[in-house]
Amino acid sequence: MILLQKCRFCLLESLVLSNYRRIQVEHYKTVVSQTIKLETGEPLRVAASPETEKWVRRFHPVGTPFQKLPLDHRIQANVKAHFPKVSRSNDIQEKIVSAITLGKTSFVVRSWNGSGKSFATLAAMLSIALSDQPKPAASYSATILYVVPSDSLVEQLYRWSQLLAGLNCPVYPLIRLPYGQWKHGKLQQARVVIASVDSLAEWLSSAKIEYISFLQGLKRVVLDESDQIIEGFAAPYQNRRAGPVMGIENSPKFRKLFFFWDKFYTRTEQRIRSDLNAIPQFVLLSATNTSSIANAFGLFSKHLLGCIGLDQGKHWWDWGLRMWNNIEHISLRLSGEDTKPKIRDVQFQVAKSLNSYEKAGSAPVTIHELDTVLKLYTNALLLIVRKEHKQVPTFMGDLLVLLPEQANIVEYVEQNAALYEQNSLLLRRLDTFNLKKKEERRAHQIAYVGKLTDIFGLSLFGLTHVFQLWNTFSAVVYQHVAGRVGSFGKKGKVISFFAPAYTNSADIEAHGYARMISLVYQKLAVIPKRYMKYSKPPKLDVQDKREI
Ligand SMILES: Nc1ncnc2c1ncn2[C@@H]1O[C@H](COP(=O)(O)OP(=O)(O)OP(=O)(O)O)[C@@H](O)[C@H]1O
Repeated sequence: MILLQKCRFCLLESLVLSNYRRIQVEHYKTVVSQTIKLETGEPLRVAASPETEKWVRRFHPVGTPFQKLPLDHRIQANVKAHFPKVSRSNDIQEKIVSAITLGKTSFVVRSWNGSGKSFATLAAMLSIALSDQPKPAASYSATILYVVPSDSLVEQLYRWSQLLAGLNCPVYPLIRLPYGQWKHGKLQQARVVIASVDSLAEWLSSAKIEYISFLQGLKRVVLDESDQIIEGFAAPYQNRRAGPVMGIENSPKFRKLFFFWDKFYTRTEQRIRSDLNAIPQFVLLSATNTSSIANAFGLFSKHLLGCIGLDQGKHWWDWGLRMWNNIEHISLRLSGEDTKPKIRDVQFQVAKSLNSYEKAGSAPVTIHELDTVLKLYTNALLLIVRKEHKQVPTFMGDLLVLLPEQANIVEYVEQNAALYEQNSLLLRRLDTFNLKKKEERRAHQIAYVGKLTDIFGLSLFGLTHVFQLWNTFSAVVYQHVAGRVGSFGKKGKVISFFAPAYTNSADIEAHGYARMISLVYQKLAVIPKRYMKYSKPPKLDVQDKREI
């Protein structure tokens, strides 16, 4: 019987590929789903449109080689030695490096996830730090501050810095140590401080005057994933799709961030009055920066503000995942018992815009029975990993397992580590796992587990699959999630699970979850090719065109 079913799958796949036999495929689908409760769907990839091909080309690495960019010779050599896959830059990277080297203008960068923004920015900043004069001993003042949303990203960028700058790396990663300690010896030697918003706020709020004076020596400040740091939308658009992720704005963390801004801007204002040359250059990076982020930042900044990257006007609808068409997107609807999930594809449908808009990161799905749902999702994930479902991974490296905001990661790991191990996967917490060690020890496949707030900007070496054990109807959030795989032509799959039986949402009842999911894909131009015969997108409402 199993053999027969396997034969059916092979036959099914070859049938799906041939359009002219579509009717037979439809018939076959029904038979298969009746027998083993599975259904096949068309894999969703980014569909091509001639109008935006020219934009896509700007992100291919065919520009000036890194060794010929205006970078310190140590950086040039180390890119070659330690990043063998990074040889030529792309258009965006070239522009970032020049703008940072010139240092005259603050600028906002908006280009697709995985297009090398952080890499180019870090290389340029380190280059400046390496060629700076030696700094006075015992000073807390660094010249470059690189702020990111999470400690895991600090760790990744620190690891890159060590490789790029080599011995005497001038970077201090501002991560909290146990018992609230800070390693100040090293900080005093650092020219570049890489910090997560939380650590920075906590460090500053320990209120030692010398820490605050740290802000005064800054010449350059990078806000990576800037739309997660700056609140871009004022009323009445605050519920649109950019802005800090769910929950943060009500938490003490967010208020701490304002503590930083207060201190920083008060001092900047003072300096602006006394010395115009002392205004630091700000670099705002994000795949989802919008004009409103630039506007919000413009309220603070007295600097000229430039823009590098995608234009949000004409090409707004293709700004999402158009860059690489090598990521496959799969939505699976789950039902049944938690240990024996039934899995079905959510079929794509052209959806008209909804009237309600979700804030970035908010999931209109309230999960009542979180434990049951997580078991259901986890078992479905393992079914796929074990190749017992048709979404069989033909390639599989490491996995990223994204948990809902309400879940407890420590408990999840405790309860499920053994189960993952039975399936040859090491389950590791993203927020505490040492990425460096992981890169060196590649004996096992790793399933990183984290929440949305841990994953922005992360580039995990060897990651091929993202499993979303939660729901989002925000296109911006989905884009950042999917952007963890597929950079520079690598293959990737993003698998999202939905369990309608455990959800409670008026929106879902009114609009249907399949349509809501389709709308997210559609916003990012992730749709089956057959819907893209025309070079224009399906028509959406007027409001939608203003901001995604
Ligand atoms: N020119 C290049 N050629 C090939 N690979 C590159 C190039 N530049 C960067 N990379 C690699 O691409 C990956 C993604 O880079 P990076 O994290 O800088 O992208 P990003 O645009 O900042 O992404 P995100 O928006 O998700 O933060 C990294 O692993 C990096 O080493």
